[in-house]
Amino acid sequence: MSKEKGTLFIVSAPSGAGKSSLIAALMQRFNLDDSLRLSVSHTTREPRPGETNHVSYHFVSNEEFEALIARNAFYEYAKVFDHYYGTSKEIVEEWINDGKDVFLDIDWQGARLIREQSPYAKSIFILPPSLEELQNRLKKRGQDSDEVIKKRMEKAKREISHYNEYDYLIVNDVFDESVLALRSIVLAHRFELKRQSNKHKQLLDAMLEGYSK
Ligand SMILES: Nc1nc2c(ncn2[C@@H]2O[C@H](COP(=O)(O)OP(=O)(O)O)[C@@H](O)[C@H]2O)c(=O)[nH]1
Ligand SMILES: Nc1ncnc2c1ncn2[C@@H]1O[C@H](COP(=O)(O)OP(=O)(O)O)[C@@H](O)[C@H]1O
Repeated sequence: MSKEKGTLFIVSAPSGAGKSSLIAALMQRFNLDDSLRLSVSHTTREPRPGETNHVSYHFVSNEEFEALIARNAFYEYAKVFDHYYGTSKEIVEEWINDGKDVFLDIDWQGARLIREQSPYAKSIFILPPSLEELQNRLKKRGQDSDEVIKKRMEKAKREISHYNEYDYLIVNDVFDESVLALRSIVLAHRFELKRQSNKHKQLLDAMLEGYSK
């Protein structure tokens, strides 16, 4: 029997809403069975203090990124904040075929492209409780200059305007509650897949037959 494929979970949010922290917490707290993976994107933006190459992102030059585009290496790519960002095709496909659930931390443009190519992907939008709180979080993160924060706040409204293209919405107010909400979405989707699978159906049919006797 062929292995059941994993699911692609797209997570988008305005910068600073908390998507990286939420996905990281999900991985730390709920990946005991090694069933979750986070795709590491390529980007042409500069690393922030504390970011490690090949862990946070694969940091590459414009020329390298364009060579990867030419080689058709990306599942999707987009320009965000004047830099290229892209999802590597090979590794994501390998994980999905291996039955892993794969998280993509990508913007609304990438989400649209993935939905077109993978109709079974599930998409989740993370909202901050308010724009004021979003700005506070960007400031508290302490990794961007005032000018960059201003730019990110301007872009936030545009990103938020796409929230209704997503399957699920999480307002990231209390952090631990949001991690559990993310976890519930993964579990609910796994259950749905199992329910649809033939093996599960046979089990349920057998049980119901027992009841009717
Ligand atoms: N389309 C696309 N967007 C990406 C990719 N990787 C990251 N992004 C998005 O690019 C935006 C900027 O990311 P980043 O510079 O890390 O800033 P942060 O969101 O403040 O952490 C975010 O909306 C990310 O979700 C990718 O591979 N493809
Ligand atoms: N629910 C929350 N309450 C308070 N601070 C949060 C919450 N979620 C995330 N943060 C903080 O907000 C900042 C931005 O989070 P981050 O995960 O980097 O956002 P994103 O990946 O969406 O840009 C970080 O300093 C993070 O610790």
